[in-house]
Amino acid sequence: MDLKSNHTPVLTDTAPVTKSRLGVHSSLLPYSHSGATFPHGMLLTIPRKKTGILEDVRSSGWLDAMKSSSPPPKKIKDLSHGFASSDADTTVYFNWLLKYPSALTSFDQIMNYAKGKRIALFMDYDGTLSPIVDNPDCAFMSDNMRAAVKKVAEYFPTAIISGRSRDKVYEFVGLTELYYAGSHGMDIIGPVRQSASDIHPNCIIRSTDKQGKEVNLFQPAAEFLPMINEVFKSLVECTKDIKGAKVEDNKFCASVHYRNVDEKSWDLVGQRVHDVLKGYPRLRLTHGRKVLEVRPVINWDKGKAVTFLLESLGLNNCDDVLPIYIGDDRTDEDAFKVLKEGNKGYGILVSSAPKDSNAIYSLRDPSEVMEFLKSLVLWKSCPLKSLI
Ligand SMILES: O=P(O)(O)OC[C@H]1O[C@H](O[C@H]2O[C@H](CO)[C@@H](O)[C@H](O)[C@H]2O)[C@H](O)[C@@H](O)[C@@H]1O
Repeated sequence: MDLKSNHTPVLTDTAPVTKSRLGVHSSLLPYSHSGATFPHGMLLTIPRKKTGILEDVRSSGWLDAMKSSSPPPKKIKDLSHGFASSDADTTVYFNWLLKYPSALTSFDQIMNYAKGKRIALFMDYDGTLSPIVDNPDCAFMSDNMRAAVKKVAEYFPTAIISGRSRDKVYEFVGLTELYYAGSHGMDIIGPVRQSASDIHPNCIIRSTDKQGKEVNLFQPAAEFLPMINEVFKSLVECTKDIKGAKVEDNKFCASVHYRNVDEKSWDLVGQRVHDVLKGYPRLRLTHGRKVLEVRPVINWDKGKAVTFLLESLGLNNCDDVLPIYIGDDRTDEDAFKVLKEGNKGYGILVSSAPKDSNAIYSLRDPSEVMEFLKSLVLWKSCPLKSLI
């Protein structure tokens, strides 16, 4: 990892999402793309959108990227209740489901592949375990969701990998049964394992968690902390006159929210953030859902965090392990990609709007995520089912 050189603020543009899913081991792919049938003539084309994670926000397209970063949720009618063929959005959504089948309707298929394997579960927080809300400080998880996550963590090694600071996401979730990675994977508390320390000798320190248990603390961007703190203050200062703008301290990232800013002022938000970043060539900018995220230029992302956690859990490169990653955000694409490219496991995209993804399956919203978690528990806790 090269922390010394003077990179430009935006590193690379990741390759666009692979056109086909032929790279995935056929046994990992859904047998059929959907159990549903569609009336003749309903196959519409979904416009391909670039889902590069590290988009070049210096280009003239950054305002467009800000605008498209979180389309308003669409109300999709449920198949079981029928849907009107004139409803173009619904039609496009169901066509999209052919490519990214629902993890609920494909549950038996997924479990068929999971037979004899140990599932490891990774989840994003915002938009996956809690619904997207206007105020980031109020993205609370429901008690039912908390119970479902707690239960699933009793049966499977489970981790949350969030863009939030690790402390903040722990505050929201409040469960000690899980592993937590904050700052898009740049701040991980994982189990103690020598091999992880051997691979990343300079980034791991032995520590104790809130329960006094010995853990490995992995912070590959530790040396950026003073710089990020400085930038955080500048961002707060330079956006304070923009009504609705909010800067969130995510420890190794600073996030500038514009969800509550009048759309006419979005370019102003973008401009101010870019101006600050000009002085920091070792920081870069990425887009989230109505949020601009400033982070260190290091070769680390949620995909690498998944690999790190699998390694720490002694589950990496094991044929009998099936990692499942559930997430809704662009940053989750890195994790989907790692699972897909290594034929390792399944990415499940949480989205009610069609979009291109490296995930294999989809779920519509956090309530479907909860249903999926409950199904996992039922599958595991029902011995008869596990024997089949
Ligand atoms: O990786 P995640 O756990 O999904 O975190 C990504 C960002 O999520 C939060 O922002 C998003 O959710 C907010 C609450 O629903 C919403 O108000 C905001 O518009 C979304 O962008 C969080 O506040 C960010 O710091 C995270 O980076």
